[in-house]
Amino acid sequence: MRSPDSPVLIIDGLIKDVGPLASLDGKMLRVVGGLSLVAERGQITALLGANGAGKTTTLECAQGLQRRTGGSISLLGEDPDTAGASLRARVGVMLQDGGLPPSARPIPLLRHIAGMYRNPMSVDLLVERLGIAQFRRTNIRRLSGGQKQRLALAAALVGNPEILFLDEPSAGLDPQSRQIVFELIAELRDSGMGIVLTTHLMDDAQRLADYVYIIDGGHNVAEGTVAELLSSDHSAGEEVTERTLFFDAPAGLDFSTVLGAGLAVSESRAGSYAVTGALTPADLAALTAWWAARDIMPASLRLEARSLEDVFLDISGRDIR
Ligand SMILES: Nc1ncnc2c1ncn2[C@@H]1O[C@H](COP(=O)(O)OP(=O)(O)OP(=O)(O)O)[C@@H](O)[C@H]1O
Repeated sequence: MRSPDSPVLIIDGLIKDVGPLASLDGKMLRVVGGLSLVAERGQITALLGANGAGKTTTLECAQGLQRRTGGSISLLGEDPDTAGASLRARVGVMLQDGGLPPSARPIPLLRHIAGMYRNPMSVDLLVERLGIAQFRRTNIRRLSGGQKQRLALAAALVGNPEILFLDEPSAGLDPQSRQIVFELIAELRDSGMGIVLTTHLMDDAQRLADYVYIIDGGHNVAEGTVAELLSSDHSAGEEVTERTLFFDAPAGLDFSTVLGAGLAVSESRAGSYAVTGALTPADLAALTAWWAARDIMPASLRLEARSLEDVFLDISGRDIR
């Protein structure tokens, strides 16, 4: 459920045409066709879509970096196409390519940006949290992709924005940096910041997002919390019942008779089992009782429902864009 008070961003029926394009005999191309979304304070809202779905265009229209063709946008209560500098000071933007001056060094750059704001965040704190001290003496042009990404996040945050836009926040990050960045993003959300991110990575959305909009071809195709999206079967429009139980135990066990009908049992490698189908609590109880009677302790045990990736592929199709 969305909280009703003061969204940081409301997009209603956004339309964006680009062109005229020579490749279309001088016609315009509609890249966003009536997209709507609401992002709340204290929440992470994800726009999830395949390459070319219209995520970046939508966010750039929301930030006033591209002029929309139609629809309405309210960013912190103002229209980004007509708002003045006072709105920009309340908005943090981390772009995919960073947009940072190549000959600057990280910490002086952050101090310079902080100096432009009335109520900046502590540069020292951002430097510490994002591990920027490790590359403080390196010019921006020589930073690695992941270092640039962390610095771009610090630059987006230093003005202490009310809304933070992140375009593919984990692009180029190694697992440690990704963890650091995700922890910071979650903390900022908890402190009340509204965060809007784009991603084509299901894993990012699944780990971070409070609310997800799946977009395709410049349109909304599904929305909900991750749990809501996972609990409905978009190919059939029904509640999901299919699950898989994975476990490792001694090889060659035959427990098929203790399970309900319609469940598929496989042993992909010796001792590595998967039971797939409409598993019930009674099936789990029967199986664990069967193990207990034989003193079998599985080496591992995992129950999986559908992943967000399954939902996404069901909705947007499996063809590459
Ligand atoms: N100025 C333009 N001229 C021609 N096509 C454009 C223009 N701007 C956007 N497009 C097209 O509009 C579509 C949406 O682009 P957009 O960058 O918003 O997608 P995206 O969802 O952010 O994709 P990605 O995940 O690859 O970054 C793409 O097919 C893109 O090629």
